Amino acid sequence: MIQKREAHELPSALKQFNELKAHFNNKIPAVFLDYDGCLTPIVQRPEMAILSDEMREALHKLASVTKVAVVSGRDRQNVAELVKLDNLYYAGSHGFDITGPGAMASEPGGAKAALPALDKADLVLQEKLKEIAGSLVERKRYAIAVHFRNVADDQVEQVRKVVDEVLSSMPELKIGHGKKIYELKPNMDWHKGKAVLWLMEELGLNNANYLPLYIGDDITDEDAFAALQEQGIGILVGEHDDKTAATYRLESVDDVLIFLNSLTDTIKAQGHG
Ligand SMILES: O=P(O)(O)OC[C@H]1O[C@H](O[C@H]2O[C@H](CO)[C@@H](O)[C@H](O)[C@H]2O)[C@H](O)[C@@H](O)[C@@H]1O
Repeated sequence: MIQKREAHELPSALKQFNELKAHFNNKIPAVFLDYDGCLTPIVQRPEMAILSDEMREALHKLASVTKVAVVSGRDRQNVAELVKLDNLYYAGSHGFDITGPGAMASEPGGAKAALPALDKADLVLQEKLKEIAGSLVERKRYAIAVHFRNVADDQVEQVRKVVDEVLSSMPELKIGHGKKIYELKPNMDWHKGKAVLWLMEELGLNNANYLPLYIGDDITDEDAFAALQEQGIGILVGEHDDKTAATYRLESVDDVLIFLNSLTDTIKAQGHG
């Protein structure tokens, strides 16, 4: 049974770093990270979320000592272009679209069947939402984010109504939630948690040598925290509107940077890398 707690009840992954490290037990942590709100702060528009040079450097160093994957709700190509590192794995569209070093490319959730519905929904949403100031329709290969961060409070309900209308005629799609977005996703039993487990298997990490560690800030990261609760470590960055299945907490993107650098040093000190 998955244990959930309030974010503020979680121990700090920085202050309790020694305790967290004790879970490694000589295993190498394999690191899975969300992008928005974890590697970059949440900003007004998706294209403004630029990775800092310091964070890129930290990811690059970490990926030289262990496996590192970015598991994002963003389009896979978009997030790979933002991170700009070729020694990482990238899972985009909430894990439906995965690539990595050595020409690894896979779409394990079977979302291709939902492409016609996503294409149609994209057109309808663009048309119906163009009158609502501040709304933004972001098409990813296997998801559509409808952003309302910049929509007036009294218009947000109208955005939701349009999303619900579109979904009501498209059983191939379902709704997802995030920070000031509604998402339309393939109506399939696949999510970030399943993508992480798939990557573990595919990369040969499902053994006594590795410990999965997942860091994320959003409600969609809860599937990954839940999937790893028995066998790994989940770290929530900041908080979201719900309880969490993570086991540790980091306050901010700045803390994620400090944590990743400490992790690299720890893995090196373990004699790996
Ligand atoms: O799984 P993630 O990598 O965290 O992606 C989740 C969504 O992130 C982006 O939207 C969020 O960040 C934007 C920039 O900070 C912000 O403006 C927006 O309000 C947030 O919801 C991205 O645009 C979405 O496609 C992702 O699904």
